[in-house]
Amino acid sequence: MLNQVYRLVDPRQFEVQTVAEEITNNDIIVRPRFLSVCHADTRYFTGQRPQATLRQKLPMALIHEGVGEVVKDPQDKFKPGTLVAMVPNTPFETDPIIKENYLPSSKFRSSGYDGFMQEYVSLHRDRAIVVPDNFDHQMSAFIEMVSVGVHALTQLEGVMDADRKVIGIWGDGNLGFITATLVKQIFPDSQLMIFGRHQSKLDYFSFADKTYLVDDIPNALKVSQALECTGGRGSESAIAQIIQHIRPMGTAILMGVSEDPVGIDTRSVLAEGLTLRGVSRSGRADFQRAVDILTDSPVTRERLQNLVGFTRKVSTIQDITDFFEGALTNYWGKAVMEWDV
Ligand SMILES: NC(=O)C1=CN([C@@H]2O[C@H](COP(=O)(O)OP(=O)(O)OC[C@H]3O[C@@H](n4cnc5c(N)ncnc54)[C@H](OP(=O)(O)O)[C@@H]3O)[C@@H](O)[C@H]2O)C=CC1
Ligand SMILES: O=C(CO)[C@H](O)[C@H](O)COP(=O)(O)O
Ligand SMILES: [Zn+2]
Repeated sequence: MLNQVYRLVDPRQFEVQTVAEEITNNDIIVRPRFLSVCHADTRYFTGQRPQATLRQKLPMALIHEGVGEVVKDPQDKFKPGTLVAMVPNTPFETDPIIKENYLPSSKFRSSGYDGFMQEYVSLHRDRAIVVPDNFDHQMSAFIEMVSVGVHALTQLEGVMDADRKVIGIWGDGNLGFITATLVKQIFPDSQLMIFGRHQSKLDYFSFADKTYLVDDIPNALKVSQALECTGGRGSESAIAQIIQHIRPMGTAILMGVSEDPVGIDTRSVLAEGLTLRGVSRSGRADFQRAVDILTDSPVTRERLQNLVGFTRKVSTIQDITDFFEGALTNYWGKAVMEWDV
C-alpha cells in the first residue's frame, strides 16, 4: 500500500511523505478521524527534546492519541466503518513479568516510530479497540490518555497498602483531570483531593472532595496514596510535597515527564518507607478497561467531554501547523483535531 504520512521533519515543520507499506493478513487498515495532542507531541513540535533525540527520531509522524474508522480487514472481522481506538504501543514479544509498555523491544508511535498523522494507519488487529456508538468522538480521541490513567491506578491497586482513605492527585491539567475522574470509579469510597497551581483549573474538578492550591496546603493534611501528574520542573516540587503530605508506607505513582532529572528527598522516602512507582504509557488491557469504565459510567464520559478544549478540522499542512500552534496557547483541556486530509 502507498500511504501519505504527515511527518515532522524539523521543529514546527511538517512534510507529507509517500511511504510503501506491506500489509499482512494480521493487519487492519484504519482511516484516522479524530486525533488528540499529548505533551510529548508538543515537545517534538517545539523542539524541546535534546538535539540528539530530535536527530534520532525525526522525521516522524506525531500523535499517539486517536480514533479512526476501519477501512479494510483482510479477515473480515472488523466491519468497514467501525470506530476504533488505536493502541500506539506495538509489542513484538510477550513476557511473563514485564508489561508490553515497558518492553524495550516494543515500538511506541510518535516516539521514534510514525504516529497517527497518516492518510491510513496499518495496525496489528489486536491494536484496535472498538468504541461504542454512543461515545462522543472528540472525547474518544483521547482514550489513550484515559488508558494511561487506568494503567496508573491499576498499578496503584497492585502496589499500595490497605489504606484507601484519601487519594491525592498533584497536577490540575489534563492528566490530573482524567486520573481524578477514574479515581471516582476505581476507588469510589476514597476521598479525592486535588493539588494544583491554578484556582480556575481546580474549579473544573467539581466532583473532587477537596481541592487545594499548592501554596496553601494545611501543614497537618495527609493523603494515603498519591499520584503525580505535573511534569517538567513542576515534578520536583510536586514530589517534594507528596513526600511531605503522604502517610508513612504510602505509594506515590509518578507520571509527569521531565526533560531534566529532578531532585528527590530520598532520606524522607527511606525514613517513611515510601514506594515511588514510575508509570509510562499503557497496553491493550488498559485500553479495554478504559473503554469498559466509560461504557459503564455515563457520568465519567460527561466529565471527560468537558475536557475537550480546542478543536478544529485540518485538511492541509498549514492547517496542521496552525492547529499545533493553537494547542500550545490553549489554557484548559485537550486539543482535538478532526483529521480530514
Ligand atoms: N506517564 C505517561 O504515560 C504520561 C505522561 N504525561 C505527562 O504528564 C505531564 C502532565 O500532562 P498534562 O496533564 O497533559 O499537562 P498539563 O499542562 O495539562 O497539566 C499539568 C498541570 O500541572 C500543574 N503543575 C505544575 N507543577 C505543579 C505542582 N508542583 N503541583 C501541582 N500542579 C502543578 C501545571 O501548572 P503550570 O502550567 O502553571 O505549570 C498544569 O496546570 C506531562 O509531563 C506529560 O508529558 C502525559 C501523558 C501520559
Ligand atoms: O505521553 C506518553 C504516553 O501517552 C508518554 O509520556 C510518551 O510516550 C513519552 O514519550 P517520549 O519519550 O517520546 O517523550
Ligand atoms: Zn501521551
